[in-house]
Amino acid sequence: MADQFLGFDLSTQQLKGIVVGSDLKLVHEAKVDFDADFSKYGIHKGVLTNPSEGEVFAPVALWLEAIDLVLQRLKEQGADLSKVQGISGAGMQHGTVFWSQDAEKLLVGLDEGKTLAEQLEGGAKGERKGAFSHPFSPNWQDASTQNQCDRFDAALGSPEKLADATGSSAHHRFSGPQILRFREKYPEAYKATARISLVSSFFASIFRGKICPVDKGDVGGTNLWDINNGRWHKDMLKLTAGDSDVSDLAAKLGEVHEDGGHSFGNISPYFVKRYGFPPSAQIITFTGDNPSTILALPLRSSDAIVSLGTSTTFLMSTSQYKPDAAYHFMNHPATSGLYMFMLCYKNGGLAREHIRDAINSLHPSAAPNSWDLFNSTATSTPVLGQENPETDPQRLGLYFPRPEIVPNVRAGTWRFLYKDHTLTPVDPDNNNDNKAWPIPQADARAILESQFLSLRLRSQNLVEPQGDLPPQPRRIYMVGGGAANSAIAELAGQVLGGSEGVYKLDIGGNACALGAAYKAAWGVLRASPDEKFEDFLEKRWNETEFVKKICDGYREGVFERYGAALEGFAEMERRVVEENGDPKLADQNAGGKVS
Ligand SMILES: Nc1ncnc2c1ncn2[C@@H]1O[C@H](COP(=O)(O)OP(=O)(O)O)[C@@H](O)[C@H]1O
Ligand SMILES: O=C(CO)[C@@H](O)[C@H](O)COP(=O)(O)O
Repeated sequence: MADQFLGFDLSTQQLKGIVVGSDLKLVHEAKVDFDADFSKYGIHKGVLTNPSEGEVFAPVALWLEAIDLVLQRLKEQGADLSKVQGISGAGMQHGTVFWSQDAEKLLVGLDEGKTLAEQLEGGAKGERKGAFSHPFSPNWQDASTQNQCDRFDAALGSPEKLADATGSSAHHRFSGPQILRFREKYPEAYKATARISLVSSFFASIFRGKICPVDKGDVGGTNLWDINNGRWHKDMLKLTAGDSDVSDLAAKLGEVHEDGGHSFGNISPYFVKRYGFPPSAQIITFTGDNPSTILALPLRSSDAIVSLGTSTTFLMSTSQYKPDAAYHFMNHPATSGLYMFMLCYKNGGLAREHIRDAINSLHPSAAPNSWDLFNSTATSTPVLGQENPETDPQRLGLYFPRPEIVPNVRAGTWRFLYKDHTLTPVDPDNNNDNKAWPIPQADARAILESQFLSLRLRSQNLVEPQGDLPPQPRRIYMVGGGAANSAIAELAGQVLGGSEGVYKLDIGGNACALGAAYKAAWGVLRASPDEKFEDFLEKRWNETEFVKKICDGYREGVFERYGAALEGFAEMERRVVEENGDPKLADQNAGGKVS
């Protein structure tokens, strides 16, 4: 195939690269697993932590090494990179990279005989100047910015007003509060910072050999973008700049590019000489991992994507802008006038793994990391743990091994029995309670129900009736690592519905990288700047080859039982937040708010 397109996904634990042809079919894919390939950085699940301050961050040098390694792996697999006409990528959202004054000079003069890390990373103890004023990028799991979030939420009068203006109320991980904290904690490094990139624009800059603008979809994850007027929000910039010069901050952030298919120009000569890319290969705007995921398929307005990565995210594309402090709206990464609706939970894959491991530990013969027992336990447990729905209480739990965002609450596990509008806490050390809620067996179904009930609670005012069926998504698309698990998909369908069913992509394992590769293809091949991404995709989309139905969604009776369970679920969240959350955030995050 002559023309090929390369898409990347730089996520929490991995860097994935995939090559597609102009027919959008997968040609090659390769990945770098940060823990397995780069244990020398002392990372765990892709990140470093400083629990005393709630900090979670990743070494930028690790990502540089990962870029060289993933390209090497693609070549080892036989990818002919000389066929690549366009490159785009997705970066995990909200992370920031702080470039030094030397960055542009170093980027433009890269020597193909050396690695990226050798040339861009600063030497230890500062004996060699590098391209970064700070060696780490704050990670989306960071929870160190409560003080800054309070100031962001107060700046326009209330969290709701901030959400109206920027698409989201203040969140720990959002780049605005993160940059404010960085400036206050490391004033010298802030002063020495020439430019600030998001992970996506950092990544584009490496490939372009020049610092590239931030993308209009990804910028919605900063709390700094005035989404209604399409410009940096001057009050939020002022707050972030504090006693430093606000125009200097604006210059550090640079411009935001409005066209998701825009080409920043040709690929850096480093990649041409070292990996054999054609000098004409175009670098198309890189975006965030979630915006990129919605580009992996022709998503209609009533479809939903459930992304089961390290985080759980729930995504919809919509023309309605209905901001709320409990969730996020961002610009659609490709189509003007559309928005991406998003819910994001910190406790996704890792929380499920904890239950999986606890169940496996009861069975010495269970293969480590196998999901078989977790799955069979979850699917053989009755709906809401009720053998008899008339007489038994509902089992409702929250499983947050890390502090959670939705709702904003400290780390912990809470289990309740709900009957007659009353929540009774389950005491794991009490024998009677253990009979009503066997731990960890009953947790397998309860954690999945809990995660999907939370999504249903918060998205219910965005979905519409489907024919004669009650309001629900038309299709649920499962993506991310957890999409490989059919028991999880089964539970997603039971709780969330889906009039046409639950689907997964059948081309390649990674929707996010695929979305990036499609965007690269669109950017290079579109007939004119007016050709919409959706039209481009529809023309090449092969429904029967590209997606696969995993199971039914809506099941009459079951869907309604989960609908009725939302009352107890919202009540449980309210109570847990009241007893364990940040009081200022309790109201805005309690589940009952969204009805
Ligand atoms: N068969 C499976 N069943 C359930 N979860 C799985 C399965 N395979 C992988 N996962 C989960 O997928 C997660 C990684 O997903 P991925 O989308 O690759 O992560 P990220 O993009 O956050 O780096 C892991 O945390 C793991 O729990
Ligand atoms: O914080 C968010 C979205 O707001 C996360 O979705 C990150 O974007 C990381 O995603 P994964 O590594 O789990 O794919």
